[in-house]
Amino acid sequence: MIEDSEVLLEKKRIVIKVGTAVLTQNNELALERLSNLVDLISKLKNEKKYELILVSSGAVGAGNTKLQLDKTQIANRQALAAIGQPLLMKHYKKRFHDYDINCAQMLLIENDFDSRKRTKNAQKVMEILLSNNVIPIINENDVIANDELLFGDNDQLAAHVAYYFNADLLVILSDIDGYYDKNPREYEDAKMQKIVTNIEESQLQMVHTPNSEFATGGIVTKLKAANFLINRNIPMFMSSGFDLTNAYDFLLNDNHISGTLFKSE
Ligand SMILES: Nc1ncnc2c1ncn2[C@@H]1O[C@H](COP(=O)(O)OP(=O)(O)O)[C@@H](O)[C@H]1O
Ligand SMILES: N[C@@H](CCC(=O)OP(=O)(O)O)C(=O)O
Repeated sequence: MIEDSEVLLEKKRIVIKVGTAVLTQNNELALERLSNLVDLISKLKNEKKYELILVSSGAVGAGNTKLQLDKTQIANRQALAAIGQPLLMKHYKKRFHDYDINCAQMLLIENDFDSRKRTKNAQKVMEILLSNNVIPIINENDVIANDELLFGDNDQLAAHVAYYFNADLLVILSDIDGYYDKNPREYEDAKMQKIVTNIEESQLQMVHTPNSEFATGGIVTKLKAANFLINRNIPMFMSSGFDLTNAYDFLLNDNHISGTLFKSE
């Protein structure tokens, strides 16, 4: 418990990542969930004075609500992302406007962080946005990120974002309320792991098992993200994006009741 609160006290700049399954439902955007997420971010900003960066998936899923294309073709998925991304932004803008908060779009790919120059450019922009109370909303630049759409994912992008933009914490809001010792959808006796300090190499090699049609990640990409951050001494908290109670407890009330905290020993 003491160790947890040390992490909680340190957090100042927080990256929140939300997955496709949370933002879509029955081929519609899940606008109530998107609204609840904006409420959480705005409260953290206004009440805790934290700096918030949102990494939002959901572009392909949002595009699919407008146009039916063969999704086995990568280019079609990219086209759906191009349709869906501005739709997502429209709703974020509208909801943040209710709090008098501006938001901004940043489309990045993991490779951008391989170039010092690109990273520096993005860092400069990030600092300007945050110091002007803007919420940056990041997604993969899907139309050019061919590999990313196939093999990559926003969990690892979010981990890179947390590291390169000097965040104190990454929060992953998922379709599951934490990390279990085995897949809870297959095993009834799966147990939630409240604190994880070490990830085995074999866990990083498991097959991807996303739980929704448009998601690319699954638990493995979350473990990879956590592993990347543990090695860089940045904690990662994972909890439900459907029910934000545990995220509120952890982030707003500094109380780790449930959800998984990945951190260095
Ligand atoms: N050990 C595990 N703990 C939690 N979830 C697991 C585990 N193993 C497999 N999963 C699966 O991973 C899913 C989360 O990944 P994903 O569907 O990609 O989420 P998101 O859309 O939030 O990124 C869970 O819903 C579950 O089906
Ligand atoms: N850039 C894609 C990301 C898809 C994705 O990674 O989804 P998820 O595994 O739910 O985070 C999109 O916005 O649809």
